[in-house]
Amino acid sequence: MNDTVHPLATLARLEATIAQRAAADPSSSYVAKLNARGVPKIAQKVGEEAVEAVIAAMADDRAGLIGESADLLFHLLVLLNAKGIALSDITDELDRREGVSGIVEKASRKED
Ligand SMILES: N=c1c2ncn([C@@H]3O[C@H](COP(=O)(O)OP(=O)(O)OP(=O)(O)O)[C@@H](O)[C@H]3O)c2ncn1[C@@H]1O[C@H](COP(=O)(O)O)[C@@H](O)[C@H]1O
Repeated sequence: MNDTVHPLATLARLEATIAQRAAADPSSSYVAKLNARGVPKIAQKVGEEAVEAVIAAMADDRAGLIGESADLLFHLLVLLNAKGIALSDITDELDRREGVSGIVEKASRKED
């Protein structure tokens, strides 16, 4: 790992690049090409990359899992941008959940 760069800083930089490229020329920008094809296509790519990450994990393919996870996070950021959702909206939600055990949270839902 590159110790000088926080992983979230990389994602924040990528988020800004994606926002900037969204309206670029689709012939020279993959982000613009995806946006031109619309949310259903972007969402489909997120699903495909998620499945590919799962397959790599099941095959014990470490390098594959890292690569597919990068594809997944990239396409998820493109999808979030297309839907007007910021990375900070996701981290806010994770902050809200912090310290609440998933077991406890699930049990509280069953009481509803
Ligand atoms: N991080 C990425 C990134 N990760 C993956 N990809 C692209 O995602 C695509 C996924 O490949 P696939 O084979 O699954 O998809 P495909 O066959 O091209 O598409 P389909 O026909 O399946 O729809 C490839 O073209 C990859 O190059 C990315 N493309 C761009 N970025 C970042 O986005 C920035 C802006 O990119 P442009 O918009 O292209 O300038 C770049 O500078 C990078 O920082």
